[in-house]
Amino acid sequence: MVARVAGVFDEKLTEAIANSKILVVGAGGIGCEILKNLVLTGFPYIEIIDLDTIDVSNLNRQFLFHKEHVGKSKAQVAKDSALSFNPNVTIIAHHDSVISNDYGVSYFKQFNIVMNALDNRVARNHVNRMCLAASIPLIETGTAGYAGQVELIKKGLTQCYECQPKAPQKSFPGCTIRNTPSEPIHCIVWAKHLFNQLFGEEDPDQDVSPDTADPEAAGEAGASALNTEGTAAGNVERKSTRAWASDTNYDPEKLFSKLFGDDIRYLLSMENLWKKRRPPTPLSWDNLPGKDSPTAQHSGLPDQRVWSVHECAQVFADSCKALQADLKNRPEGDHLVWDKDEKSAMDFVTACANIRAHIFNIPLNSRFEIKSMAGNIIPAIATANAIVAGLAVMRAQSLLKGEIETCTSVYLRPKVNHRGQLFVPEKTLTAPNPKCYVCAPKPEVALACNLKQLTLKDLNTAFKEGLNMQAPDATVEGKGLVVLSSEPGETDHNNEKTLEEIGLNDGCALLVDDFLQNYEVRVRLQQEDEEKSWRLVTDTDTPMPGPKEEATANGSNGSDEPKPGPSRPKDDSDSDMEIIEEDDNGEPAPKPPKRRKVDMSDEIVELC
Ligand SMILES: Nc1ncnc2c1ncn2[C@@H]1O[C@H](COP(=O)(O)OP(=O)(O)OP(=O)(O)O)[C@@H](O)[C@H]1O
Ligand SMILES: [Zn+2]
Repeated sequence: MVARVAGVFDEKLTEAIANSKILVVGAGGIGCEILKNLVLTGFPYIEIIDLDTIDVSNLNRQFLFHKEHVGKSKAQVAKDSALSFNPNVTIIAHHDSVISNDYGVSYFKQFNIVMNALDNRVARNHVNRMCLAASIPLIETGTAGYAGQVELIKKGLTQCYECQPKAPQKSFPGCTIRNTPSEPIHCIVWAKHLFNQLFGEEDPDQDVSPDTADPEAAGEAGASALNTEGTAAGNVERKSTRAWASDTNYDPEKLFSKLFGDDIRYLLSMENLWKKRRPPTPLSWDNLPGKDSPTAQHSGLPDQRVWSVHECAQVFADSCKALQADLKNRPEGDHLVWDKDEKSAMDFVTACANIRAHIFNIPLNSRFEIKSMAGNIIPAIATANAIVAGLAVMRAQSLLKGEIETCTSVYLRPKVNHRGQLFVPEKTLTAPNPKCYVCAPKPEVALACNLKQLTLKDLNTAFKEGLNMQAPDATVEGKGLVVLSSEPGETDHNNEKTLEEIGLNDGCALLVDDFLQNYEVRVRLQQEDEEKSWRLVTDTDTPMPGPKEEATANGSNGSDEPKPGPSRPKDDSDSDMEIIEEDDNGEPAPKPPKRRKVDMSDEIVELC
């Protein structure tokens, strides 16, 4: 291996490598490349953590995996394949989430360097905090298509992963999705919401029925249509879509007639909407376009040609039945999670999105194109992963040599800049943000909420979703009174009480900590009568996203976040690297850097 070949590295580095212990988090596109580089360089001790199993779609770029490995643990197979290049390495594989109690601060402390090769914000935030708590250098990596980035995070010396507020994620107004779609993506989002309404986790913000509260339709919304009462929120009061579908035994024809016939006629009755738009055309099951052009006459791969509306209806019927059967086989109360790689789930969304697109005179797309839009896929480029992994391991070598000041962030550009650079390094390390609510010496943040309405349960959610804590505990500053405990049962009896009812007032400060992350933050409560839920406000006055603005990540299917455990929802924020933009001279922008979030999490719908 390279480190053992005399003269390749100087003595100091050779020795440092020989004594090093490295943790790699994630064995996906970048993780496989990093592991290969470490093993071939001669790093003697590596641990690798990944919660996922190998999917067919990984094989084109995650070269440590082959066809026969599909369904097996990524971490374990990555280890076995890497050992075949160099059996003299100790590799410990963990098929697990890094967000598990098993990997506490003392676990992190045993490593010289941690290398992140993750694909979602929650896991990145968590490793960021663990490395800050353990004071271990973290090399953070990411790619998005042809672009990429490697950055060093070291407590007190550089910015941490959470030093800059993250941009809110892509969103579409709810009324566009429900009433007036004009682009294929609007129909795809609607179809994914329909999937959740029928088979997944029901979310009131993902209603697929006509929205009578649409300001554009104001005054006479649906007045001349079905004589149905509207709720205060403007939604048509009916039985839940799931309950209704279940009553019909998921009869595809009945579902079709309601979704693509009755609901469209209802929309047509909201006349204001169509004064300046082409009105939609309701469909009838017995008379669908494309019925007379047999499938056999079409050529090309089924995924890459656009299905006729008639074919879409057939696929709709078949996938509905398959998904209903899948749901039936699960325990009472369980639900399906939309996954672009699950055949029936993807077929269902393709068919529904295209049928709706036809109704609204929007171009139809192939299953392949819809998959890429529905999964928020920016194609992963194997070369970009390999370059970023190479840069990351070079940074690891510099760290081991003690040349930390040379470990500046490096950006891989999709094309060369006017200086002919493809790799643009920062000139210096980026200093921490003194107001960062994670890595500042005394982290602080304000929580804007209506204390008269926010319950203790909501507060717990705010700490988990807003502050990315796993198991928050909160006490009143100065009084030591326990408001929220992560020990089951200790404060649960107060869950439904409002913050006011448990004696918390405007300006009151809570000390909130997460034992696993070894992280404590002072949270000042800020009364806002208008606030419907909660919103974090940092000291820099940059509003932090509240629950409606930011994806409850990787979560992407409503919940993009990977959950601890050996499997995770697939449709999550597939990658969420950040790219620091250059200034006009092709230099990295002056500090603090402007950050553009490249986020592929699931869309969030804003209600209009
Ligand atoms: N909490 C976590 N703990 C451990 N590993 C994680 C965690 N969250 C994500 N990962 C892993 O990080 C890796 C990221 O790799 P990559 O970005 O190539 O994603 P992928 O899932 O392999 O590919 P794709 O999303 O394109 O299908 C994945 O293997 C994923 O399982
Ligand atoms: Zn920070």
